[in-house]
Amino acid sequence: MEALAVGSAPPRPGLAAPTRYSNVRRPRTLAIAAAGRPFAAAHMEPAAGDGRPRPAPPRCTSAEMVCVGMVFPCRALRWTRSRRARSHATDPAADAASAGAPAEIAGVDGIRIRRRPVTGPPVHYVGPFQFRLENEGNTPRNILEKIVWDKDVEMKERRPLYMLKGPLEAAPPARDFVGALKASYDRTGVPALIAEVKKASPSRGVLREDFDPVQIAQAYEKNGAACLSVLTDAKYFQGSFDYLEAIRRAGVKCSLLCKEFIIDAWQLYYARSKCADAVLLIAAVLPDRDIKYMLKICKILGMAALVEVHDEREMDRVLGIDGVQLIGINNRNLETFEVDIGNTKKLLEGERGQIIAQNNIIVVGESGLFTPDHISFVQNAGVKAVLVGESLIKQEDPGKAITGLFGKDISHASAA
Ligand SMILES: O=P(O)(O)OC[C@@H](O)[C@@H](O)c1c[nH]c2ccccc12
Repeated sequence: MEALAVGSAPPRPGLAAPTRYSNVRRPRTLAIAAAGRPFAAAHMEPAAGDGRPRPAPPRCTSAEMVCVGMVFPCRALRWTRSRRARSHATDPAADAASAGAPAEIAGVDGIRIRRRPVTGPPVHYVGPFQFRLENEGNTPRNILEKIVWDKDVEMKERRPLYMLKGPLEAAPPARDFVGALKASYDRTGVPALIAEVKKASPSRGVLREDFDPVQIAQAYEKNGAACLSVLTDAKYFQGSFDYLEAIRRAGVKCSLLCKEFIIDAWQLYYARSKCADAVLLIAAVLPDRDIKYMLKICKILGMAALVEVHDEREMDRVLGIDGVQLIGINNRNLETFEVDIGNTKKLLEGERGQIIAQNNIIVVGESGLFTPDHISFVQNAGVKAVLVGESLIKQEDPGKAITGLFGKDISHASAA
């Protein structure tokens, strides 16, 4: 029988003294807390050679308590493992397992966003109580990770791939997204506009109450947008794949980017079946091998891929992948939501800019662009296209807002 010792937390006024449990049947871990004020917590490993239980590296960040079928979510201690404990770990798999985290979910292959662990939070029993312990390994660390984990769950409800055959065949042929950007840049001499059809976002909430995707798309097209980006994620952006289809079927000619969190090749086929001409591949989410594989599928389907990067490391990874024609530099940190348009400049300086020019890659400046000065700033940094949502969609007339954004009417502008 495993012993469980309940660690002593520093005394806190108004809280009961820690309860001491012993001889409890199955528990190896216990963390109980009330309203963010932990009063007793310990995480013990089975007895070592000397017969005495040794404390496990504590990694618990929060816990959920289940009592006779009821669940009480509660926050618990935030512990981080000491560097010393990390450097002493000899077997990473065993180390991760001891902390309740499957080894493979750690960020690997240069991706910062981990995949959802298949097991979910482990359940622990203490007498009549059942605890679901959330720890670093089974809790999303930031909003992007949360979105991606939810997407993974959403994927489980998808139709089998073969059922997309009919809709894929019925979809109108894909349009040339990259060609449209180039043509617009050549014609106007300013970065080609990818105008975004987005109702809401996790960082800004609802951007536009009266939201008619088709009307907005038509207004963007009329006022000089080269391409459109359509949010399809429902949970966090109130988007829909049906918007893509509705916009195309309404006769809008601009090429359409499916703005989705792509984690699985199935989504590429689905996007195409819903009339997408291009998709977004986020380097923070996808390992290089997935990007390469998805690029091949995009090519077969006739779609372009906008590969999005946030920092130098991701840029270097993507520059090492053959066949990338479009790179988006997101000025918004998707983990913290902070926007800094200087990011575009930073990532295009020096050798990186040269490689991009040599390979004829089109760079898209993404997020946080509100004024003609912002557009000039990213153009001077080297972008040939911009992706703009908020500053257009929030205006009463999103179409007319394009003229304000560029400081001129780009619908008839010529480079001369
Ligand atoms: O609304 P903004 O700040 O103009 O940003 C548009 C676009 O760049 C942003 O929506 C975006 C860029 N990359 C993404 C990835 C997922 C969802 C959204 C995005």
